[in-house]
Amino acid sequence: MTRRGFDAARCIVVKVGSSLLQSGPSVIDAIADDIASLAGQGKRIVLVSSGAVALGRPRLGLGSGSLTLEQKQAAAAAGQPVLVGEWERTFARHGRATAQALLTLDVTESRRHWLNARATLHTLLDLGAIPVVNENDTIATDEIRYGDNDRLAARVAQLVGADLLVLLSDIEGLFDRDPRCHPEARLVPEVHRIDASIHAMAGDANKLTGVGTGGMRSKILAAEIAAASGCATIIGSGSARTPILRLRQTGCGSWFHPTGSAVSARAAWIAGAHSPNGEIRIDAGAASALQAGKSLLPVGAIAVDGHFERGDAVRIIGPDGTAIARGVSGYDASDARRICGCKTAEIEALLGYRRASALVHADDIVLSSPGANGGCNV
Ligand SMILES: Nc1ncnc2c1ncn2[C@@H]1O[C@H](COP(=O)(O)OP(=O)(O)O)[C@@H](O)[C@H]1O
Ligand SMILES: N[C@@H](CCC(=O)OP(=O)(O)O)C(=O)O
Repeated sequence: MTRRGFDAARCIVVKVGSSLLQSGPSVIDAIADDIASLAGQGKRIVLVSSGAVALGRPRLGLGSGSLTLEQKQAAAAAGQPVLVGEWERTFARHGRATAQALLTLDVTESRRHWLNARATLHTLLDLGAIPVVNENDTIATDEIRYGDNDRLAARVAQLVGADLLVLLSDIEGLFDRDPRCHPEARLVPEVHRIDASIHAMAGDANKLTGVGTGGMRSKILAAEIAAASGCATIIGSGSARTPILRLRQTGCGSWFHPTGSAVSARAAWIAGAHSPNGEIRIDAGAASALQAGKSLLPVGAIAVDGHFERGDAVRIIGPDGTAIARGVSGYDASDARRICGCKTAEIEALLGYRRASALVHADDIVLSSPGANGGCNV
């Protein structure tokens, strides 16, 4: 039997752990073959690849013992070009360009960084490239580190609005107990809700090899983040034949069903923004476009009040003076004022650049009354 959620997924984030990156070219080639095949079917694929520290260690003569944070950062800096080179090499066989994106925790904290990262990744996907994401280990510190790339991958899934997160590891999925200590452990094929009993099954990384960092524990946390955003997660073995495509079959890997919806997670995020610093007043045509789930174009804006940066939350005021929505502005207040009421084609001439046709993108709007995309208290 095949998993419908797999076939229906339009945007997939694939995360590859350090242990796989070290397994040699045939494993990497097999993963790339599957990604190229899915991309060829029109699916949008973002790759989150670990392995910079593991690949950088031997280059700097760092042995297999434990490393200080600074040594890990140095190893990551030395290993990252090798890692990207490996992906570039293997995707070149399919005529696909790769593109490196190094992200940090604040990409999910700062709305401006969030918008920029999302726009870059979507543009790369529109252009047919495979984005290869890793944490920017040089500027990550103990306090702000993700700790592992499983959660980074879940954040990236939220960022790009993925509907499936594939975590490829050195193990076939979640077992009902740590298989290193319990040889009788059984694979858990499906998880509908991640509760305490699921967390209790998961142990740490494989301390024997010392390569992975998060273990099953961080994969469950990642699946939890993804599930709340309406994204399913599958954990499977990256060293199997056709490692990703085989996960369509119900007998393979562990499948975690989504619990929330992408819309409700996004709505909660926008609605939870600090008090909006500004307001955009719009005309009746724009108000009905918003009610229909469309973006706010500059042509429908009548006035812009207050001081806000690109990425800040703004109140959207309808023609009768009441707040009808909250949104994340795609432009700062002064630029928004300059393009207010103008046509999309005029933006570049007015500002000297054109970022997006929308003043506030539909994905970043939450209506005050439940409608096309959920509701919030504006
Ligand atoms: N309940 C469990 N089911 C499966 N694997 C588990 C479990 N508990 C702990 N593990 C360990 O988690 C490891 C995978 O995590 P990790 O080493 O961080 O991999 P990666 O480098 O792929 O992120 C497995 O090799 C296994 O040793
Ligand atoms: N940024 C680090 C990520 C380390 C990490 O999370 O590793 P893993 O547990 O194998 O996914 C690296 O590339 O080495």
